[in-house]
Amino acid sequence: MIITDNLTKKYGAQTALDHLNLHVKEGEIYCLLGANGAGKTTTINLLLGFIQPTSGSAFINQLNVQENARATKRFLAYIPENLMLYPNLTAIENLDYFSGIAGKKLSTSDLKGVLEESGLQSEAFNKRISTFSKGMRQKVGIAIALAKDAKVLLLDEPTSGLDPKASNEFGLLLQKLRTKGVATLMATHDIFRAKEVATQIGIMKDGQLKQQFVADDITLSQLEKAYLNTVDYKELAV
Ligand SMILES: Nc1ncnc2c1ncn2[C@@H]1O[C@H](COP(=O)(O)OP(=O)(O)OP(=O)(O)O)[C@@H](O)[C@H]1O
Repeated sequence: MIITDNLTKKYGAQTALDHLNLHVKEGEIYCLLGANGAGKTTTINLLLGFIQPTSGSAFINQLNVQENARATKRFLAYIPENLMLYPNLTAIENLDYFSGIAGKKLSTSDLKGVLEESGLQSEAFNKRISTFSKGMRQKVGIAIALAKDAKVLLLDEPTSGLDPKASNEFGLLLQKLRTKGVATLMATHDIFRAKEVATQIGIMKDGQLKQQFVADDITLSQLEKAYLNTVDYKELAV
C-alpha cells in the first residue's frame, strides 16, 4: 500500500532523506519516530507528492507518486498537525465538501453516520468548525478518510497538543481504520502513543531509518531507550 524505494531528498548539500525503504501493508500502522529534523515530514511530503524526490521512488497503492500525483491522492487521506477545514462551515458541511471533491457524494444521513463513526458527538454535527477543539477537528479528519474510503492514511504529528483522553480516542480511531484494511504511516514525537497504536515502529535520524521494530516485540521502556540511544540526547546526560 505504502512503499518507498531508496527514497532520497536533498536540499543543496543537505540530505533531508537518505535512501529510505519502507513498506506499510494493508491493516498496518507504521509510526515514524525521530527528533526534529530527522526527515519524518519530508517522507510524508514526498508520499503526498508535495515535493519531488532527488532520487528513489514512492508508491501509493502500487502507483508511483511522482508519475501519478493526482491518481494517488484518490486513495489517501492526510491529517497534519493542524488540519485545514473551513472554519465557517459546520462539521457536516466540511465533510460533504471534502468527500465531494474526493468524488464521493453522500446523503445527509450517511454523512451523519460517518461523523458518528469518527466519534464526534451528534450535538457538534451542525456546529461551525471555528468552535471545535483540536481533538474534534481531528475526528472530522478521520470522518473525511472514512467517507473517502481511503486506503492509505498519512499523519504528521496528529496527536501533538491533544489531551490524553483525546489522544487515546484518536488512537482507537486509528485501530478502527486498521481493521478496515487501511495502511497508516504516522510521524510522531509521541513514543507512548506510537507504542499503543503501531504495528511497526521506525526510528529516524539525519534522514536515515536507523532502527525498526515490530511493536509487539518491544516494551515501552525498551522503545524509549532505543529512541534515546538513536537520537543521542546529550542534554539528558547533564
Ligand atoms: N524546504 C526545505 N529547504 C531546506 N531544507 C529543508 C527543507 N525542508 C526540510 N529541510 C531540512 O530537511 C531536514 C528534515 O526535515 P523534516 O521537516 O523532514 O524533519 P522532521 O523529522 O519532520 O522534523 P520535525 O519533528 O521538527 O517536524 C531538516 O534538516 C530540515 O531543516
